Amino acid sequence: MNTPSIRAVITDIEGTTTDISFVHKVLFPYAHEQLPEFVHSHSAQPDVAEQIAAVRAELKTPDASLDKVIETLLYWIETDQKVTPLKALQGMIWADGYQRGAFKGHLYSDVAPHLRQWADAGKQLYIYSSGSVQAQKLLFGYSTEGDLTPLFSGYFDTHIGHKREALAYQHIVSKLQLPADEILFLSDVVEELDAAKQAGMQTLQLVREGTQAGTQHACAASFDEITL
Ligand SMILES: CSCCC(=O)C(=O)COP(=O)(O)O
Ligand SMILES: [Mg+2]
Repeated sequence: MNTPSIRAVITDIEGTTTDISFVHKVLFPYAHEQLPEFVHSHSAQPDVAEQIAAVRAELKTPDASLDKVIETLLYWIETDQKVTPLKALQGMIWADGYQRGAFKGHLYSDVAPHLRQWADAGKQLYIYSSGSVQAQKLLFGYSTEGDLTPLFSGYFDTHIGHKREALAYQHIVSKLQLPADEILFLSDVVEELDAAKQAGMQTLQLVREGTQAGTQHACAASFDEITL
């Protein structure tokens, strides 16, 4: 594929830079196991208390017990719901796992060389994931390819909006202060690519093993096939 005048690349994580099974078989189970004790023992910490309040707000039950909050969070993990307070708490819990070497952030072997090459060529690199900004920095900071965070110009999570909604990509375009068609969004999920395209971005679907190719988006089996 040849995509002229791309000045910024925004990449999704799960299914694009990173094996889905790392997220679903390593990260989510770790968070599920650690969450009850983490929430109980840190409930007075301001950033955790803020997330607990946000769960109660989602439940529309301001006096929901801590056990009900935890039960809700575990259910959201089991059903892979991209709810902002869950994502914030997961990031806090994963920090400990990365820091004590329980796991490293998985990256496909084609990803780091191309991110380095694009950054060297002056392209701005961003991540947009449902995982919190903290979780994104951890995955790329403690990755199988070393610390790649110096390559990135910024990070976006659900605070900017949901990944299947065009408005989120419009907000990102405003933040980047670039013409939308000079921004390339990479993802495995067609609905996310559709939303980015609606906002005027160029799009490319990563069709990793097990991903169904969409129709109207350019596609590549790996970053090796992407030419900027
Ligand atoms: C940032 S690593 C954890 C990824 C995560 O929590 C998730 O829900 C995956 O979201 P994505 O938008 O990268 O598909
Ligand atoms: Mg994805």
